[in-house]
Amino acid sequence: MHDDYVIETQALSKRYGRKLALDHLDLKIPRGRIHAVVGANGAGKSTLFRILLGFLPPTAGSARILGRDSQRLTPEDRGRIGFVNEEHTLPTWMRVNAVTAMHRRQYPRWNEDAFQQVLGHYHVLPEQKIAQLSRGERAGFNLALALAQGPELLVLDEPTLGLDVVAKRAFLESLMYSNAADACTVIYCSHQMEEIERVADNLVILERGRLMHMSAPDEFCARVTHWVADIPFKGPDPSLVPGLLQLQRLDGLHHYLVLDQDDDFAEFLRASGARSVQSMPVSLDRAVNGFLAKNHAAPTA
Ligand SMILES: Nc1ncnc2c1ncn2[C@@H]1O[C@H](COP(=O)(O)OP(=O)(O)OP(=O)(O)O)[C@@H](O)[C@H]1O
Repeated sequence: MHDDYVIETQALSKRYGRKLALDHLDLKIPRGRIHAVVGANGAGKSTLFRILLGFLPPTAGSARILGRDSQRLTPEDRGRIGFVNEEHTLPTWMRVNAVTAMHRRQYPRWNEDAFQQVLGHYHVLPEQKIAQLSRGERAGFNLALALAQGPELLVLDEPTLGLDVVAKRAFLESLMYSNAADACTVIYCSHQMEEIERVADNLVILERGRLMHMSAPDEFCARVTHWVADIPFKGPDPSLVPGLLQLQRLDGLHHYLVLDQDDDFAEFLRASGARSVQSMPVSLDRAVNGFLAKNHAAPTA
């Protein structure tokens, strides 16, 4: 049944002129929990969201959101989806209380408690104009509005961009509160791995418009290992190192960040002349960034 997935794309492609932003993307995101979508700049994350929310048509393939064709969403369907993006687009000339009243009228499932709970993290006064709010306050107000709408699905595109540490923490706490309290699925796009580590149950990695990985963040971390080897001289030719993501030489030691290698990798290093070999786990930040950096565009020499 389509409804088991809040998002389901099939061979979804989006082309902008010569650029293929989404490339036959097959993505299925199950209902419930917090899902983080990560990818390098230009991986196609915002394009995916724009298509899913019906702001942009696909070039080919299909995209369903809450079981509906994303290109045929009714106002009622839209009421089931909350969206917060980095720009926190709200009518800047209006006052906080007027915007709130508008949303209260617009959404039949309006939840005043959720609204007050989230807004309570920020020092926002009802008489303030949106234009007068700080970036963090605008983000918090936007999230409070989106959550109070009682959405089944909340889509957040870089919602904490430019926020300070305290505002970020308040934002994430509100997010976790919403997720724990209701049956609200959260899809969250961010470059901030420490945030993802804290809140995400599922990690989706996109690269050049394609799905590269999807699992719990811990499972992805377990795919990446950091090996330190004491190898006299140059060490093996990097092109021969299995699963190599990154190589660094620090204090005479070789540091290898590798993907999908088990203890056989230690054997490989020893056979390459290593006198000692040690493996260590890596943080999510290191794992994801090493993975993305491998295929990141680089200037041609
Ligand atoms: N309106 C457009 N016209 C032409 N190319 C576009 C347009 N919008 C996006 N692109 C291109 O499509 C690709 C995907 O862009 P998108 O904004 O979806 O990436 P992203 O993963 O959200 O990136 P970022 O992390 O930098 O926000 C990029 O290479 C971008 O240059």
